[in-house]
Amino acid sequence: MKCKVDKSILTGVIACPPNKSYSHRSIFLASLANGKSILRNVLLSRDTLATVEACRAFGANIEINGSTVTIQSNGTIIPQTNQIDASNSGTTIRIATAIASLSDKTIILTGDSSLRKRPMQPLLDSLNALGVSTTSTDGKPPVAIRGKLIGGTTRISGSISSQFISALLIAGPKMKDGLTIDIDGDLVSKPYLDATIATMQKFGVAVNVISQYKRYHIPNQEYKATNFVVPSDFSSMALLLSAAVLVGQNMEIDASIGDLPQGDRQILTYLEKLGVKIKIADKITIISPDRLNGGKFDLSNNPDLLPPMAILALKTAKPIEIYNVKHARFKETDRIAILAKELTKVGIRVTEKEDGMILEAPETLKSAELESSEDHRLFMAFSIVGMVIGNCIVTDPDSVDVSYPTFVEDMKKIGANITI
Ligand SMILES: O=C(O)C1=C[C@@H](OP(=O)(O)O)[C@@H](O)[C@H](O)C1
Ligand SMILES: C=C(OP(=O)(O)O)C(=O)O
Repeated sequence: MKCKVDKSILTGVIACPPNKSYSHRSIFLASLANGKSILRNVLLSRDTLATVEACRAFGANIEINGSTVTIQSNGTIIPQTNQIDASNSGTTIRIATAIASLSDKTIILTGDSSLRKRPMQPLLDSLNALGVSTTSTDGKPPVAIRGKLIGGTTRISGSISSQFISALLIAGPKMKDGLTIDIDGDLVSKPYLDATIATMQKFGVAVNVISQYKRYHIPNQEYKATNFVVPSDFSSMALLLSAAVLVGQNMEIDASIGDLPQGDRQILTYLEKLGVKIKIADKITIISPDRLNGGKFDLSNNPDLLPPMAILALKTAKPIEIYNVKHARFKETDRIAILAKELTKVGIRVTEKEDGMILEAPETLKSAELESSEDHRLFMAFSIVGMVIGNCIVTDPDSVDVSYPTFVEDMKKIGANITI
């Protein structure tokens, strides 16, 4: 499927959707707790619904009413099926793989064609070292897991995805002997571990940080059922902020930020460095200069900011250099390669690097067909490019339901010219 995007000016209020990472985490943790948890303002998207189904497969009783999710569980993994389909969601398959290892039944975890290309080997090696038997195709899904994890000490590489470590942390308290995790090398996407630990604390368990981002110990403990409110999502907000910078006119973002850690909150600092003024009051508003400053941006901690940062090159006076984000190549797509190829089509001068890219201001902009390759964040970023240039085609609007199901509808309400 494709859509046509024409020049647009965005005016008025748009609501930022709930956070995807905290939605996943609270659904998993409520399913591991003994009792009834009520989760509010949950993102119900393709990815988080895959987590709901995975948790139902582990035996949790889950009811959805609007954006409220009620979860009743006795905290034990009682597999209802031997196959879990994580759809397009890396977070789901990584965390569900560690949870599946808590049972002594064989469970097969798989996903769609994009997920079947994503790395799992570091997590499988780390589970093997704890006595779990695993099989996979070249270290990628489908993976077959047979536990049962009782704990101990394991090592894991931190250079590909923090989700492997989040998965081990979350399963840790359910292990009879507790778990010690040693992280090898530099950890990517560090703030997501903070998000995992913060959510675990809300569900009543403690993680001993022996050396931050290097060594953790999780004693055997019970998760406690609780009520949890999911905050707004800074990764989605980053796309809205980029849209506001590029095509906004009195555009306002309605968000409930809360105080849980979110690495992608850094978008505020990055925009300020580019010359954008941001006001956070009842709503979030921005004042953008005619041309952005450019600058160098280390996205090691915030790989999901790559698409919204890259499209800001449309309005930059000096180059925008993005580095330290090689792990963006292991997402739903190789986001570095696709952004480089597609943004070149509209006239941006892009130098692709192994760990990022340099984007130089275009002299003239051209309409183009932009292929988002069924990657939700690329679809949203390319639609915003279309709103700047006009007369663009953007492929795969269906992908957007992975993280922001109402994106097209909400953007149209504030002036986006998108025709599906
Ligand atoms: O744990 C999470 O919720 C996520 C961690 C990050 O992945 P990596 O740790 O693989 O970089 C991020 O890109 C992803 O969208 C969500
Ligand atoms: C990479 C992403 O998510 P996941 O790893 O959960 O598929 C994302 O939402 O951009």
